[in-house]
Amino acid sequence: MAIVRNSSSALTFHTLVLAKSQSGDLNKGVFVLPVSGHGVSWNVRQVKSGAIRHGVVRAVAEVSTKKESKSLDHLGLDMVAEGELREKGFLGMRKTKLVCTIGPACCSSEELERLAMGGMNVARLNMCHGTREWHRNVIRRIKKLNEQRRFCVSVMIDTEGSQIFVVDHGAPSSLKAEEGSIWLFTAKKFEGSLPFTVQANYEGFSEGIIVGDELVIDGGMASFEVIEKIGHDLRCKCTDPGLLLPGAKLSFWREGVLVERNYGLPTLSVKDWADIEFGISEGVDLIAMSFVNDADSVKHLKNCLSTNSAKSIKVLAKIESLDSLQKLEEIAEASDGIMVARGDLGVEIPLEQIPTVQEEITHICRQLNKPVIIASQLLESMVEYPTPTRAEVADVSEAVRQYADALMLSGESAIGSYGQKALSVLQMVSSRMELWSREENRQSNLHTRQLGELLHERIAEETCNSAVEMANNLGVDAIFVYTKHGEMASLLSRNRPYSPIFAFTSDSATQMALNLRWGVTPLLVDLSDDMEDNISKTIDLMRTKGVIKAGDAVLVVSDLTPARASSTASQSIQVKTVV
Ligand SMILES: Nc1ncnc2c1ncn2[C@@H]1O[C@H](COP(=O)(O)OP(=O)(O)OP(=O)(O)O)[C@@H](O)[C@H]1O
Ligand SMILES: CC(=O)C(=O)O
Ligand SMILES: [K+]
Ligand SMILES: [Mg+2]
Repeated sequence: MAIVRNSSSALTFHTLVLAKSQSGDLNKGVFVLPVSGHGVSWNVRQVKSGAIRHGVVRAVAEVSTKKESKSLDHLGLDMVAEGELREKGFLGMRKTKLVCTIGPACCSSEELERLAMGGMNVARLNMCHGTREWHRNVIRRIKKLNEQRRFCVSVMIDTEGSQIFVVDHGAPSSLKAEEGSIWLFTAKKFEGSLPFTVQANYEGFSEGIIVGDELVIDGGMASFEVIEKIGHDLRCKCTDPGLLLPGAKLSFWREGVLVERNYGLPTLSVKDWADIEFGISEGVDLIAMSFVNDADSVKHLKNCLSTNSAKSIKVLAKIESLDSLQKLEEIAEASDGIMVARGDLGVEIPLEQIPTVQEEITHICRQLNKPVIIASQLLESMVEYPTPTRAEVADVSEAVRQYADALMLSGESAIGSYGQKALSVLQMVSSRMELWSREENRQSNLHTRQLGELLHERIAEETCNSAVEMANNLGVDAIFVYTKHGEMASLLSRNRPYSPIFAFTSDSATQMALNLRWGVTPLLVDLSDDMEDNISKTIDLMRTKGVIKAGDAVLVVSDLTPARASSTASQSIQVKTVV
């Protein structure tokens, strides 16, 4: 019985897989089958029906349901990954993904192309700014570049959300508040600008606030003491001088603790829903949800997306409030990924807590197998200057050392004069830290939490954990995975292997979502039902195109979902050496 069908002429099956530790009750539905081909391969087979006695290996007869595979002549590898691979080799491929916020400084086709060439994996559009027309043009430009220039840049919209900020502070740009100066904070609309008067965007902004509370601007830019409450208005004295910027965020503190208030504002406003509808119609890949406070709002959006046939759009929850921190796990579980939105988070928690909170969120996301983006002020000084500060480089390195999936540029790319340079700094710093982590053997084996509940989920998880351990021990050049929804690819990525992961999928939404996953290069290919055929054809194609060459060792993980209910599900690990 040949479970592993004949190898491609270009390949020999080379090494064996130690089908590891399927211990305890897992054995009940699984057995490990050594199969000889041109070498040895092991298949982990789960038998869906029929009792298998513990420890008894029984052959599974494979009824040939082989369909003619579609032509697999298109490699589906984006030109940036291909260029990087040719230039730097497998181990030189960057693992940490890069997100750029698109704004007026980088929105032309030429500028977007330069960012794509510079390694942008995801373009973020902040719906707080710009018109819908402007966003539409940017999205279409990116999609056109993807199509015509063989880029693979995913599009993410970021909702405005409900937050309290300054609409008018009496100056077109920044304004200094001097110590001891007296200001009126009001929600009343007024024409023009009044001296020492700050207009907030929401009339309930002063609810629950009492005389003596501290009003903090933008997480510490300037501070005031509330000295009088007149109706809904607040008269405040500046206690810590500093700058008031347009759109500055307001927070209130009492005896060093944030005054938490429930304004009753929905996580998604009417405008946000309209923006989401716009995003669906423009075919965006990801939605980042601002000011998420609980898991229910994430579930609600995901439900709405599936009833609007937009199920493939992934929802990322932004952690930028105290509430969201307190409910981190349930929010992460409900969402398809997390953004550590350090800008607004720093308004709600003391700044010195940001580093530990970031590490904690990153750790939890990896435990739960959700991608995590570290955002805001990574290279803030580069909005104005062509070199980063040493402290910024250290901050970026730390996020990479923590194995965050992605790093994000905000103003640096959106409005800065050195956006491309900032992107290249992220690129260089992450490559350097990844190399160091590898050399120092820091690819720490995460003490992984078992996620799957159903047997087939646990098998997938164990297979991926073992596959990465094996890939690292063998020092293979690359890991190939064949995946429909990206689950196997993400489980491999979660283990942060030394070698890059090439994820072959026939689902373009899966490809665009995998763009955010650490170390994964997603490839869009036509896959047939015959997994062995897919494997040999893709490897053959990669070899023909010169992407892999004789002597390269590839660890192949596949997840063969049965076409028929009576068939068997099977995950396999094989190591192939290109000849
Ligand atoms: N589409 C745009 N048009 C004009 N300016 C933009 C645009 N996108 C971003 N900017 C500018 O870049 C700066 C940083 O961008 P970003 O969107 O990251 O802001 P942010 O305040 O960190 O995000 P958020 O509002 O989600 O908290 C903004 O303050 C804004 O001035
Ligand atoms: C990115 C974002 O929303 C923030 O840092 O607040
Ligand atoms: K936003
Ligand atoms: Mg924010």
